[in-house]
Order: sequence, then structure tokens, then C-alpha cells
Amino acid sequence: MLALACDHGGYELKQEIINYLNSKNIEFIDFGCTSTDAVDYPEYGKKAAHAVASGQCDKGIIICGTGIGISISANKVPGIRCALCHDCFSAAATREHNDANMLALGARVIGVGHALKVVETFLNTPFSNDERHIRRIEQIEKEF
Ligand SMILES: O=C[C@H](O)[C@H](O)[C@H](O)COP(=O)(O)O
Repeated sequence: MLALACDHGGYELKQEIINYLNSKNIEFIDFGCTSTDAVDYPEYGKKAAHAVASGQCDKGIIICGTGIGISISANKVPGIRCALCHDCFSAAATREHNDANMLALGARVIGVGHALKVVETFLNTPFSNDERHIRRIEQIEKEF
């Protein structure tokens, strides 16, 4: 199960991602927002992040104008590793190396076609399970 969320800047791209997910029969929960009316991205980013952190959803995709504010918000939730990616290399690498559990996109940065390729790459790339990456992820989670 995938968690989706956006602010007003990401609403239209989220609708395109929903069409893509439906075409692939990928299940999702949409945590809003529900229109292009202005909202505050932290509320929506954190809702989706809590769904992932609690195990209700396996992964999340969140979208704002740049992807920056909503990813910063999601990464405040313990257990969330949200990666802002606007290219397929980064989307694959963050799954393989960081076991990222959320993807952030900036709808004012990337075109729809490219964004859907980034989404596809993120969803289809497994974590490497490599010892060095596991060690580093454990360090991310640890208080220093
Ligand atoms: O990082 C924040 C996001 O890009 C927001 O989508 C953006 O700040 C919203 O801007 P505005 O309220 O001017 O539409």
C-alpha cells in the first residue's frame, strides 16, 4: 500500500500519478490535499509520513511545488527516509543505498512524463541489502 499526499502546488501532478498507479493496479491511500486551493504542505507530508512510519503503508510519494518543504516535513517523522529525486539515477540509488521509504517530487521542477519515470524507478528498485548500506541506515536512525 502506497501513501500519497501533496499541497496545492503538487495537486495536478498527484492526479497524474494516481492515473499511473491505477493503470498498474497499485493500491494507494490519498491523504490529500483535494484541490489546487492553497494549503500548508507540512500537514500533508506528515500525514503520509505517519502512515508509512506506522506500517499502514509500505512507501509514500509526496509532492509540493519544489518537493523541498514536504520532504523536510516528512523527514521529521522518526523512521522516515524521504528522498527528493528529480532523476531516475537518484531514485534508483536512494532505494538501493538508503532504502528510502518515501519519494518527494517538485511539480514546479519536473515535467509529468519524467516524474512518472522517476516514480516507476522508485517503486521498482529494491534495497540492495548490502552490509555497508545497512550499517549507514542504522546510523541515520541512531541518536548521536
Ligand atoms: O517547499 C515548499 C513548496 O514548494 C510549496 O509548494 C510552495 O512553497 C508553495 O508556494 P505558494 O504558497 O507560493 O504556492
